[in-house]
Amino acid sequence: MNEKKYTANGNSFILFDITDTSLTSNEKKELVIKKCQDRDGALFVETKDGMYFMEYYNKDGSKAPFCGNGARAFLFYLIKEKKANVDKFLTESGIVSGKILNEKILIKMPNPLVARKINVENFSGYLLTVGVPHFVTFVDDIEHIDVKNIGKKIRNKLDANVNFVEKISKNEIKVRTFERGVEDETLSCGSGVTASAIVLNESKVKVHTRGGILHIYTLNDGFYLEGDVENV
Ligand SMILES: N[C@@H](CCC[C@H](N)C(=O)O)C(=O)O
Repeated sequence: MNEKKYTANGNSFILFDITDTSLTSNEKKELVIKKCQDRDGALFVETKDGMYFMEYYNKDGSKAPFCGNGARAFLFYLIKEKKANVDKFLTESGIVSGKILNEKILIKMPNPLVARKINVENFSGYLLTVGVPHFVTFVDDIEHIDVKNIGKKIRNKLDANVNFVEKISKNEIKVRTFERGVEDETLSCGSGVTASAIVLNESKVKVHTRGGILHIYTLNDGFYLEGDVENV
């Protein structure tokens, strides 16, 4: 079983290539809890219906149907390590297409499910799903938000990831995310910054996260997430 460590704009993963073996769900969960203490989650490389299949676990052993930064790391592994000539793979949120362009990894994100406006813990925002559920709320001074404690309260009420967003300009934002299943703030969250850009509703959005800069592009067929991946 090949094991690799990746970070994608600071979102940290261990990848387990189990295409030459098989593990039960419990065995995967135990492996994740044991090996992911200093990571945000784990990516399992499998094959299904003639395609590579990405199964995602958060560090606490909970499964999630999608991970945007993880999907970028997964595609990086397929192309750079497995030397697979692929531009798409399967996830529990459907087929994900993508490519490596100028050392950046670009993927098409799952189509969002309807956003609804809600108020929770005195924060007004939108609840929408981009592979996984996200609450997005705009704030004035993001660096002074108690992401860990307020994020935890909102996460528990909604069973969703929580994104605090500060608008810098028409199409530039800062995002800080409390991630479900990590149960803490992460340096970036791909589906979270995509959900935030969808709420901003601009065609090209530059997103500053603590883990670096990500871009989200809105094209005719959907939303594309672009950023770095490193072998660390
Ligand atoms: N960091 C991921 C999101 C991973 C899943 C999330 N923690 C959940 O359980 O919903 C991303 O980059 O999208």
